[in-house]
Amino acid sequence: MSFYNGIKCIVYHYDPRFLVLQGTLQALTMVIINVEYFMLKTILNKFTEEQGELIAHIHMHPLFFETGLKCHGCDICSDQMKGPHYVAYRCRTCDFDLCPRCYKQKDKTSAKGFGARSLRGNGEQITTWTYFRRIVDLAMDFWPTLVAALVCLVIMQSLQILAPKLQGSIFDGIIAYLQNPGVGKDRFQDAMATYVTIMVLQGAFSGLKSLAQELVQRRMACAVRLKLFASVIRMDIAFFDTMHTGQLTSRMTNDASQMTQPLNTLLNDLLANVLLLVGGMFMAFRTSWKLSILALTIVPPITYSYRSLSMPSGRAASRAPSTALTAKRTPRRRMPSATSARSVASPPRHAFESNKYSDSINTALGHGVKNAYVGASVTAFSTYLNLGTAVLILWYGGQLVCDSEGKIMSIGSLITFQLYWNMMNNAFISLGNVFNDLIRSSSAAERVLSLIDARPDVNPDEGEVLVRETVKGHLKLRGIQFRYRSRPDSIVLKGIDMEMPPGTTTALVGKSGGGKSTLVHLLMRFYEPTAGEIILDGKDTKLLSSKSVRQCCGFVAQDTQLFSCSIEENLSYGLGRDHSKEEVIEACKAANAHEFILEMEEGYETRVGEKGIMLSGGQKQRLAVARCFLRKPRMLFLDEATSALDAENEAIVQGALESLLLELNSTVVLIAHRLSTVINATQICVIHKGLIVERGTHDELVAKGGVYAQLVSRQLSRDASAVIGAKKAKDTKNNQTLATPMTCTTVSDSRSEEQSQVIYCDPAG
Ligand SMILES: Nc1ncnc2c1ncn2[C@@H]1O[C@H](COP(=O)(O)OP(=O)(O)OP(=O)(O)O)[C@@H](O)[C@H]1O
Repeated sequence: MSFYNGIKCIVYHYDPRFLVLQGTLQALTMVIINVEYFMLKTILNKFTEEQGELIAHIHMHPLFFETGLKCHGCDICSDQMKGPHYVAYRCRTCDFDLCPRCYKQKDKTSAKGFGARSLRGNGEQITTWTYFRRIVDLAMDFWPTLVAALVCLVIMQSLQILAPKLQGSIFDGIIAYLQNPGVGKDRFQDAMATYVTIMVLQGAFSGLKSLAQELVQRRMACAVRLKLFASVIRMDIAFFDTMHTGQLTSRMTNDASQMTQPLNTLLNDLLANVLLLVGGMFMAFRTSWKLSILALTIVPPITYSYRSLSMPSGRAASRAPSTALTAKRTPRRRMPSATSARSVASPPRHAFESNKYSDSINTALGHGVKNAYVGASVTAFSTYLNLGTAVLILWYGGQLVCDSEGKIMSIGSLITFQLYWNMMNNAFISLGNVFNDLIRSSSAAERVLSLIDARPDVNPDEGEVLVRETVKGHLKLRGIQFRYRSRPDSIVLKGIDMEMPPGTTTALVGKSGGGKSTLVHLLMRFYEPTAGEIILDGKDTKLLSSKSVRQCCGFVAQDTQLFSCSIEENLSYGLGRDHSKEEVIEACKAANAHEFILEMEEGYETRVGEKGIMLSGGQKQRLAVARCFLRKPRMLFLDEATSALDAENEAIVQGALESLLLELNSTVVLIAHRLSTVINATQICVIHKGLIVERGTHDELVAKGGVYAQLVSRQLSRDASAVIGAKKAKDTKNNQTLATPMTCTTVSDSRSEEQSQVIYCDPAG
């Protein structure tokens, strides 16, 4: 049909009286053919395209089951695809993969908390266009610069549209000069002068537009990063359980800059090319309407052939970036850090790690080579198609020039037309990629904006604010149940009831994995209980601001985390008030840390390295205890606080902690496997598989002869001297210690038959 129209355009004898009508009808036929082609193609695509599965809470585009995705990593759990066929669910729009294991979990009731964690947003429905609109909204914050960029763009493109016309005039001037030097010279020089002026202006506006656009993009990226960081920093611990540091870094860096791309695409690709296409077509029709119709009749066949050929290459290319990305990610995962380098070196795994990396690199290279071959074929084909069109235009245009002896069409006009055709052709090809580019960058925007919109389960600023000085620290737990979002199948706490009056010490003991640390995390409000209530001074902690609750707490964890800064900065981190150097020194003396700090060359200014790598485990724990001395908390949680200390230091720090507790009258919850540290506690709770299976004082529990007694006798035989020594210390201290009367009010304990199954609890796990 299209070719027929082209031939008709060439051979039809146009009556000069009805030239406008006949020309318009001819042009209309061409438009209808093009519209018909695109509509038919859209309908066919709609009915024949493969339907993917849309799992909205995981990814915004449909996912397709694909095989052979070697070296691709799951975007939820970050694991690499395994198995003989490397199967995964893949998004064909953007670079997103979902491993079969994560796919299986998609329907769990906890799905909204799945993988990339609930990311509870503001309730707005998330679509590509939502994100696109929000990016435009973001850009509008810098609207004066944006408007300047737009104005420069319009001027720049208008000048570019004028250029072929002037180039044609220059050639016509040269030809006229050859025929009549007097007239031709002026024409040539005028055209030349205008052309040079236009080029100079175009260069200037192009620079201005580029500057304005770059400024908007950089400011946008900064604004996005600031918002992103503010959002991430206030997320709760549950969020970080499932979010990898690599993912967060990638969002802060790559995604944040990539999400500003739609602006680039909008200005440089969409708007710029639409202007060129419309302006070029107008000028081409002005130059020669017949040649324009002829040239446009071959657009549909060219587009169809190009699309059908580039489809397989597009599919192959869509797999390659992920592989390349994996190859980029792999060194990040495999590159040894200060701590992991030791794991790699012992036992020696250098060859294994190198092989893993070379595997990723080779797979990426394989995809790259395949793409290069397919891409080259498509390029060659499209070049031939373009050259064919150019030949047709030159052939028919040349005929017009020769037949009319330059009256219907001059040589300059033919050159002008050829240049307009090239302009339109390039604009048309660029526009074809605009939509894909927008979708691709909107995927990056989706990742970033979903994180910006994310709301923590426990909003630190929500709820009643506690005044530290008025907090007594009376804690009550009622029917506490809990399971981690990242492991929804296993219930960690199955119904815990207990009471911890102010100034008492509650020790949690029991087998490893029983849920002791989890219970402390709930008390610190790192997580919200799945069921039950935590009452602080008669108020449900759900109604209190978690930030203010935490400000009243001191916490010494099993693995002390220090920041890569000086010892003093680490100690005063998050103190929230001014402090003197003397205060810090006093705290360190009390925690038995002062001496080892002074032994270091720079004393309190010593930098401790990433995660405190330059300090021993015991030194880190003493610093953590010193932090508590400095903070003087109302509630103190000690999770194996002295496990990394030797017996001598442990006794000293333990003594220091006791005097601190005496001074502050804080409520203490301590977890310990070494029973010598718990015998002085007001109450001891034995936790097994998420339940309290025994509770009482040391003497009561030993007399009972149950699980705790077994723990003691086992440990006594292993470390008899430590326990006896501590007991003696208790006796000599008389009433000076924190042994307040046993205040444990045994509240109904949701025990199960598991209790009766507890035969032996190994304190060391
Ligand atoms: N962040 C987490 N995400 C998922 N599961 C977790 C997480 N932290 C702990 N668990 C699981 O919860 C259970 C209880 O762990 P918890 O650390 O509370 O035990 P514990 O009694 O303190 O053990 P230990 O004495 O060894 O420290 C374990 O099965 C553990 O695997």
